[in-house]
Amino acid sequence: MSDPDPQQSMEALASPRVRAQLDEDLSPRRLALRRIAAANRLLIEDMVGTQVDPGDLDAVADELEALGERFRHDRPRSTYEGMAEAAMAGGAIEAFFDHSPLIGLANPLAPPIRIEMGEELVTGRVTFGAVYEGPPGCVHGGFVAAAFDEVLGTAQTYSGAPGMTARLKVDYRSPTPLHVPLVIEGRFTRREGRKIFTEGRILDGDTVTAEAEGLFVTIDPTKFRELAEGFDRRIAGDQADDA
Ligand SMILES: CCCCC/C=C\C/C=C\C/C=C\C/C=C\CCCC(=O)SCCNC(=O)CCNC(=O)[C@H](O)C(C)(C)COP(=O)(O)OP(=O)(O)OC[C@H]1O[C@@H](n2cnc3c(N)ncnc32)[C@H](O)[C@@H]1OP(=O)(O)O
Repeated sequence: MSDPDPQQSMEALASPRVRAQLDEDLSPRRLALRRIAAANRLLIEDMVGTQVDPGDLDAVADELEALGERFRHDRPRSTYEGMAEAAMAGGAIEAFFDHSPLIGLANPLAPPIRIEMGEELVTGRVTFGAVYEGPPGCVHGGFVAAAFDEVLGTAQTYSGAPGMTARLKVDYRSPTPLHVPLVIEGRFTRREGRKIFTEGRILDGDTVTAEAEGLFVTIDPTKFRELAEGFDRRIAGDQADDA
């Protein structure tokens, strides 16, 4: 199978249309992966601060270890694997978003943030649970920054030439609460050559809990492929070392 056009892959990643199709025509495999992730996410959330008797915890660990065996693979993997083939097979690149650590419905680590792309404004909606706790009852600052990276990363696609995060500045204005629906706004503000400027804020009702400015730098679409190839080489190297 021939390689996908990197430019096309990049455009698909930045496409509101692709985003809008995220939940349409889900294959049974994607549906099942989302379901597993949802169960897993709930398990992790419920496990934090559990009151289960210590004597029972070992039994739970046994069960989880046995279950884990079913998913074990022989080497580290990248969620981008298979994306090229999917793209060639007719635009199934949407599956890429399912694996995101911030928005991915098939990734139990994702809170997940739900993204809406408006005319000029990107809106992320999220409720962070106990697993994201930093200060008591509040979201860990690193996850606040990660949420901005995702939402501003989406807003930068309005530049028409998206790239990678070069700099992210976060002002933490007031503690960001757990267990509360939050709104994360992101805007593309201007472009200077390859530099793309964005800004955003997190709202708990009317309260701004954090503000951010993100600088993204347009990358040559082939860089995407180079990153994937670099990963493949590292893995191949590790396997040779293990042999
Ligand atoms: C999840 C997808 C990730 C891939 C994204 C790719 C495409 C996006 C497409 C669709 C996106 C859809 C959804 C996205 C959702 C989330 C996005 C998350 C994105 C990330 O989470 S991504 C991970 C963290 N990210 C990195 O891992 C980057 C590591 N880094 C590098 O790979 C290089 O550093 C790079 C490429 C950034 C630049 O390198 P380079 O060699 O191409 O360019 P160069 O250095 O010449 O800079 C050119 C001009 O930017 C100025 N400049 C550069 N850096 C600056 C800084 N820090 N502060 C102030 N100005 C800076 C220079 O001063 C110069 O300015 P001037 O032209 O005025 O002199």
